[in-house]
Amino acid sequence: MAASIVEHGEDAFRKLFKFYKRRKPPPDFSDVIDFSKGLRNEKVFNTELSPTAVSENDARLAGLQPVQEWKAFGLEGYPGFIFISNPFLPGTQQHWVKRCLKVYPRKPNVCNLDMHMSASETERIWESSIQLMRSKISGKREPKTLLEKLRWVTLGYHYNWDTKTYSAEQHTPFPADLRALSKHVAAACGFPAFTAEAGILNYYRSDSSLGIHVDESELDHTRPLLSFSFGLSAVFLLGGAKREDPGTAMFMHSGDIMVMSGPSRLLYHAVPRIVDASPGAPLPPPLQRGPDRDPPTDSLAQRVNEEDWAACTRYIQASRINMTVRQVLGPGQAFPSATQRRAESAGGETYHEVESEGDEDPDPKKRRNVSDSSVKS
Ligand SMILES: O=C(O)CCC(=O)C(=O)O
Ligand SMILES: [Fe+2]
Repeated sequence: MAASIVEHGEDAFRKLFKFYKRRKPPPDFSDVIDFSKGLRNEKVFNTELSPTAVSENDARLAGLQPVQEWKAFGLEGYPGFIFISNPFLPGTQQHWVKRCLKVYPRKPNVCNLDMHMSASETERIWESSIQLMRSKISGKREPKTLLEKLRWVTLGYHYNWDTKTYSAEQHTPFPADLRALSKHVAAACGFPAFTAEAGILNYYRSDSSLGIHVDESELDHTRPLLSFSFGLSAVFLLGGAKREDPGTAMFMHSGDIMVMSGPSRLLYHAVPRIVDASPGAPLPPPLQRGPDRDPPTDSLAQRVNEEDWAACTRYIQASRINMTVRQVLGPGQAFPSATQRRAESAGGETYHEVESEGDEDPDPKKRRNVSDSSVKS
């Protein structure tokens, strides 16, 4: 890569973002760290986890390999950053993909489509999309399915995109399976007291990107931020504490988990690019295999039936789903009152939504207000 892209200076991170976002000509990916190749990059080192923090049985029930088998890495210059290269058991990623497509977008969770649709329509995102997919004639331009228009879903404390805050009023139960998965991952990384309280699920098509931002709306930054990726690979950029600090590019493949903790918790980051699969390419290998045998009946990650998986496959072949899980409040902490909130400015650069080139309404001023639509529903 050209030296100018990695130089220190005002625009280093933005330059990196633009470099990897560019379509024509496509960028050279040879400097992107690939953790699935192990220690090939000199900045990558092995990280010790806490194998005894999660029992083998608990890991298995959550669809994870025993912690001692996980390949976890750190990155020189980023203390507190942990990258776990696909620790899922064969076949279990399918469960999470299905949950993100069929279940989590439903009420009481909140999604970008709520702004344009009634609650009864958003109840049927999955069903109506399957119906449309079935009737699609290959090669013909057809209207997009609702799943193709889905950009984000929020869980637990629902993030308010306008005020950039969470609040006690905008809260619904956090999904138990994702809470358990997150608890185990956090415990293995040295955070046994982590509680999943808020989730932002991002849905990327192959032309989507996520702008440069830092996740600082949570009130307790001593708790880590967990990130789980499924489907197409992405280039993820990790920057510094200041927006203009230089950054490091890395691939996130299906099943990879990232933990931003300690000094890395509040670093700038972005997703400039989804790495498009060539047309007709097979699914990433970890998504192809069904479980070798049926999981135990009490397993969180149940086998996905063939019909559902056929629909998930059509979606995930051309998409990436990322789930970020956050703890919002520290022990004994409470949200500021409405008066306190009004007094504080909502300024700052906290979060950008996933943007796709074909989106109808990318104007940030018109972003949905979580509280408005929840009232409506
Ligand atoms: O999609 C990703 O890998 C990053 C998502 C992210 O940064 C976020 O949701 O805050
Ligand atoms: Fe983020």
